[in-house]
Amino acid sequence: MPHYPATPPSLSYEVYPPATPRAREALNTTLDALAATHPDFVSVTYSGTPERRRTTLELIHQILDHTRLRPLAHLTCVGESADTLTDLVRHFISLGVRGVLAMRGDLPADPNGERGEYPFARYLIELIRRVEAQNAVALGAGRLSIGVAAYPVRHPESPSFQHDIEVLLGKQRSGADYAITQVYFRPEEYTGLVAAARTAGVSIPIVPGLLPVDDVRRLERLSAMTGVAPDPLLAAALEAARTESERTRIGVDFAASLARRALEDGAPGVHVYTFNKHRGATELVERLELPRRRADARLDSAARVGA
Ligand SMILES: NC(=O)C1=CN([C@@H]2O[C@H](COP(=O)(O)OP(=O)(O)OC[C@H]3O[C@@H](n4cnc5c(N)ncnc54)[C@H](O)[C@@H]3O)[C@@H](O)[C@H]2O)C=CC1
Ligand SMILES: Nc1nc(=O)c2c([nH]1)NC[C@@H]1CN(c3ccc(C(=O)N[C@@H](CCC(=O)O)C(=O)O)cc3)CN21
Repeated sequence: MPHYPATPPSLSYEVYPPATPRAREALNTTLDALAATHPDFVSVTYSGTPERRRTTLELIHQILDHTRLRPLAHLTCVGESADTLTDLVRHFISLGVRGVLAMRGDLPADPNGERGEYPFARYLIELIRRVEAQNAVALGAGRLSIGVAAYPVRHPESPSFQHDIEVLLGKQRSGADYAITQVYFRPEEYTGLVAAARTAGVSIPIVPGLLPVDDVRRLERLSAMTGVAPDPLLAAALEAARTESERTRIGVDFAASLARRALEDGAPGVHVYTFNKHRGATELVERLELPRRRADARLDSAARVGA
């Protein structure tokens, strides 16, 4: 038996659709730099407004047509009809997308805004599995993998951390394959989430979502959006830093320490929130010295066959 290396920890990045032509140019450079680290996939965020949806689809097209990266499509159900969601999943399948991150999505700012037919992510997962079953032949070379969100810090709308765990278990029962965590700033929050989830019967992998943040304003905006309070020492260090490279180093140091602790505690890999900037993300990955990626293994064996 030849020796095959074990699967290394997963590595993935998150990008969002660029809002301007200039941002689109910059994102090309970012995607090249991310591709050089051979991630397993790059996830593309989604929001349901028609304009944002179009830009999400454009970015997925671009990744498929112009890079060797595998895109993972975020999909949110808030404000959407079951028909629209079904069409979108079919469209993803026809494009060759095989990974979906299924979420409810952020509630509309307007409390009277349209909430759609599906109030929780669970129903979206079930819809995706139904569409998948209807397309079994088209998916003959690879089914859909469904990721979901998990919360190391209680979700702002949730009555308790334990309720979040029950919701995660419900997502697993509905067909989720793995979870990616919301941002968090204390290593014990990830470890606590995994421990509580395992006790409750959640067996799917839970990947830590990491943020090499280099901008205190971004940290504050994200905190307002997610309800996760920023780490005060991190915020103060970013505030006091005088140069951009110093800020990058601070963010990378912080995220690397969270990532190392998570990996030591058994995390299956890392997911990096890039905010479309590659420097912090690639420095973080270099720092972690993850074992070599599968794409390298493929190139190596191709070289051997040719030898
Ligand atoms: N990478 C990304 O884009 C990430 C996005 N998010 C965002 O997180 C937000 C929530 O999405 P999901 O976690 O998918 O939503 P979800 O449907 O799992 O939960 C949303 C809220 O509803 C509650 N809930 C769920 N099921 C319930 C039930 N059966 N009965 C009562 N309450 C229930 C939950 O406790 C939570 O407070 C979205 O805004 C999503 O966009 C979160 C993490 C990462
Ligand atoms: N509640 C919640 N919703 C999310 O969408 C979300 C999370 N949490 N947690 C992790 C990531 C972070 N995400 C984000 C956060 C902010 C933007 C955002 O502000 N985008 C702006 C441009 C940002 C900028 O360039 O400054 C946009 O116009 O899309 C996008 C995705 C997606 N994810």
